[in-house]
Amino acid sequence: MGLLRKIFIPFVGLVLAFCFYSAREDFKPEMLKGKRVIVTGASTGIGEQMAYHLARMGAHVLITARTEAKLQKVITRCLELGAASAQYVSGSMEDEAFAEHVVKEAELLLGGLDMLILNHVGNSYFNYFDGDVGHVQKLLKINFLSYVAMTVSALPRLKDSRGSIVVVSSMAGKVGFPFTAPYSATKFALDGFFSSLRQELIIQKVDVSITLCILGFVDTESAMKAASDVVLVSPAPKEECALEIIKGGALRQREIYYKYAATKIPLLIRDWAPELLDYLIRRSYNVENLKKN
Ligand SMILES: NC(=O)C1=CN([C@@H]2O[C@H](COP(=O)(O)OP(=O)(O)OC[C@H]3O[C@@H](n4cnc5c(N)ncnc54)[C@H](OP(=O)(O)O)[C@@H]3O)[C@@H](O)[C@H]2O)C=CC1
Ligand SMILES: CC(C)CCC[C@@H](C)[C@H]1CC[C@H]2[C@@H]3C(=O)C=C4C[C@@H](O)CC[C@]4(C)[C@H]3CC[C@]12C
Repeated sequence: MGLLRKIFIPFVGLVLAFCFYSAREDFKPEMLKGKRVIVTGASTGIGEQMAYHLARMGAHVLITARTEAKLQKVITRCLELGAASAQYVSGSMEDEAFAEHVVKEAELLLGGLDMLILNHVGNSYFNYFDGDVGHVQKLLKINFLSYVAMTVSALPRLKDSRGSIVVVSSMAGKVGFPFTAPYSATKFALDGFFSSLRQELIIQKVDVSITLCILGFVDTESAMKAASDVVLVSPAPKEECALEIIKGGALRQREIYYKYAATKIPLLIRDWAPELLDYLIRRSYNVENLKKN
């Protein structure tokens, strides 16, 4: 027992720490300088913050969402912050043709593409599943199928540039949380599709990275409005979250977890004691405060 505690456990710790850190290249903001990046859902929230970070790093940013007036404001700010160029395309991702159109615009306006950041999500409700199958279908179109359509259109250009695809997902795409059934379905779908595609790209020796981002609760306006009264977990800052996503993409990481411990530890529990995690999650909700319809 003494030997185990004194030698074996520290040894395993050291080996794990070495494996974890040795493979890591350091992030430098210059990595994004002059890179051509699409950010979807960038009129507000985490997407907006990603556009600002990319602008400060000197990237060419092409942003998209539905609300033109908000996109215009974000573009103005990006140019002030030092973007190499900043442009937008407005439209709804419910329409598959629009998803393809955005990629074509990137080719026309930027002459190619280095990074595709898929971040937008359609509006949903944070409450008991109401049985509306049409809503699930609509959300799958916006949150999942448009991600696939954009990837299909962008892959040839990303192969040219040995570029990256960044898929913004959620803890709700790895674990079942209450009150997010339609949303959660779309995020689980992303994991299945993009994890499978990543394997195929590796087999085919295609040098395009796929980074899946597993986010916990983040303090964007929409998330706070929907869930802050019910979820007894403090939200993380959207600015820092946006930077971690960009770092993960630039370093071509397989997955990123934000915030690290708050997402990684529950996921470790998930595989060994799923009922315990389900219970802990229910305990972190104040159901009394759920909006009554
Ligand atoms: N905030 C959080 O707590 C968490 C967020 N995430 C993930 O992070 C990402 C960003 O979230 P967050 O910043 O909070 O989201 P926001 O609600 O702040 O932003 C969503 C963006 O998507 C756009 N959008 C909405 N509907 C459509 C549509 N039909 N077509 C095209 N664009 C649309 C919105 O603009 P417009 O309305 O103008 O179209 C907006 O720019 C999402 O993928 C989300 O799932 C993951 C875990 C937690
Ligand atoms: C208990 C711990 C294991 C971790 C808790 C983290 C929980 C509370 C986090 C993880 C993922 C988060 C949801 C999310 O991904 C996105 C949205 C969309 C937004 O419009 C409304 C809020 C909502 C539903 C978030 C609500 C809070 C969730 C469930």
